[in-house]
Amino acid sequence: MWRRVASLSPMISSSSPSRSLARNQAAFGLNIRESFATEISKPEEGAKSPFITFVLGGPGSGKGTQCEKIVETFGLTHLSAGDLLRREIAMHTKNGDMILNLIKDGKIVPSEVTVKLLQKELESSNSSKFLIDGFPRTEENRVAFERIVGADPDVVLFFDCPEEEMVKRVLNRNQGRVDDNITTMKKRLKIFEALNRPVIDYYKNKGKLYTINAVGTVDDIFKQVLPIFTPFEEQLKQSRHVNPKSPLVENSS
Ligand SMILES: Nc1ncnc2c1ncn2[C@@H]1O[C@H](COP(=O)(O)OP(=O)(O)O)[C@@H](O)[C@H]1O
Ligand SMILES: O=c1ccn([C@@H]2O[C@H](COP(=O)(O)OP(=O)(O)O)[C@@H](O)[C@H]2O)c(=O)[nH]1
Ligand SMILES: [Mg+2]
Repeated sequence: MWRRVASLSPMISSSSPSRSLARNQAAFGLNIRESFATEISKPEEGAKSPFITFVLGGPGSGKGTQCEKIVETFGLTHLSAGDLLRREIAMHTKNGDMILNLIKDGKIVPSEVTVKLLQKELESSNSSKFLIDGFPRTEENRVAFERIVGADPDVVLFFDCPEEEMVKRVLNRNQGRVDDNITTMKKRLKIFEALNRPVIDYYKNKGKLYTINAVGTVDDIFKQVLPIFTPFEEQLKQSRHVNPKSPLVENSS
């Protein structure tokens, strides 16, 4: 289980960059353990940094659809930020009504709410490789994740799709979503351009962005996704939760 052990230590709860690094190291069982040995519970033997992929793209660009294929092939654990938020609505949690109103209006839920939901999933999962779908949606989201979770993505996928195509797909999605209507969709596209583009640019500048042409059949698009994970083959193989059908699993014969 990957856990942010540093959350147990009040001494390293500040958000300053050096402490954030300390927290990050602690989360992955690195050398900070020695200095704070009394505050931090012993991390699991061999705890390592999780492999994180952020999946970006406008509404209807095919993020969720491609995530399903990535999960099937590489066994990553899929965390859809939108699904986690919709679960809050369905469960009538204290933030449920607020989230519903924001989603209906195509707006972005406060970072703290989304990041905490993601953090809970990451910390309680037995997996060590994750696909975080539809997040971060804003620079503020990105910074909050770094600060609260203390981890960086290894890969950032961007499904690049023309607006016309996204509108067509969303209006045909047929999943009964409150935001799949033309009025909300227009707002979402504006918000995507204004707030998500800077995140895409940030990862482009960091050399972590992989842009995929999201027009074509689902399989054609996935053909572009496959080779992106090849350089990470070793890391992905080592995970305990690789799908047995994955081409990355070593043949035991
Ligand atoms: N390559 C594609 N061509 C046509 N329709 C697609 C394609 N990929 C996904 N879809 C459909 O478009 C809609 C939006 O896809 P989805 O994966 O939910 O996108 P996102 O998660 O980015 O909003 C869904 O109804 C899905 O079945
Ligand atoms: O990190 C996130 C992810 C989603 N949302 C909200 O949830 C909606 C639906 O997101 P989802 O990723 O499910 O939509 P998709 O892009 O897949 O259509 C968004 O428009 C936002 O209102 C959000 O506020 N923060
Ligand atoms: Mg989606």
